[in-house]
Amino acid sequence: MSATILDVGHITCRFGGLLANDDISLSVQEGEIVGLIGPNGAGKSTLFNIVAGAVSPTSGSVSFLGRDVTALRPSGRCRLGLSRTFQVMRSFNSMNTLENVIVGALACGEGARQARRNAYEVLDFVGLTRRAEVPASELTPAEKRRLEVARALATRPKLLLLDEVMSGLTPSEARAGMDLIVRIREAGISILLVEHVMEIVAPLVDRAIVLNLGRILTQGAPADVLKDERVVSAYLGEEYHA
Ligand SMILES: Nc1ncnc2c1ncn2[C@@H]1O[C@H](COP(=O)(O)OP(=O)(O)OP(=O)(O)O)[C@@H](O)[C@H]1O
Repeated sequence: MSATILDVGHITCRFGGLLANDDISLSVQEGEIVGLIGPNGAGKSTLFNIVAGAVSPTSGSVSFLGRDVTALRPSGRCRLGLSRTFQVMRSFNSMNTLENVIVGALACGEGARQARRNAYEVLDFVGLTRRAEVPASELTPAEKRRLEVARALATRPKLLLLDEVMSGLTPSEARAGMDLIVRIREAGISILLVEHVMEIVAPLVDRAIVLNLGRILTQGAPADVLKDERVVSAYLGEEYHA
């Protein structure tokens, strides 16, 4: 049986009077791809940011590899092997593609020479080698998404948090993105992803967790979740049902 890599325990997050996350508990096992889905405002981004360390919960805990990281900053979590992408690309536009990935490698404490070697390997892995010298600002939207993933991979994560890396891509770009995610898992990295598009989540994830109104509505194998009447009415809508 695989070990638990991430354990989220009874997370509650209030923004003033608004309950964005209401007593959420979930776990990710080593080697798993888990998808966090749900309608707008369900609390996905809040939970994602709490796991990454960007938002502090009102109460509850986050454990990574058996260690309580609730009070640890994002940089500290990153050094332990918990890395994230951003929905809006955070890359440095004045730097080229390679340099952006080197920044990721340096962030996890590698020396300059090792960081450069690591960055070349990661660029090869995500298929951006021939764009290494191009300024990040000149990459296509799909390439920018790959660069975001590359920067996170350069920190040598054990668990990768992917924030809507597929949104806005063409169907063929999305298929290539899905292939990349599968290869990341094959490389031994567990994945927790937030996505809106069910067509992307369903074939990719081992387990889908559906949030609604700040709580877990249901979770399970995508095929079972898609059949769940509560998911259809809260999220997918009658159109999907038909
Ligand atoms: N920093 C904040 N301050 C105040 N309210 C917030 C903050 N962040 C999120 N919220 C509110 O918390 C609720 C949950 O938002 P969240 O962004 O987590 O949902 P989501 O499922 O990610 O939605 P979307 O799919 O639209 O991104 C929303 O009502 C949102 O307006």
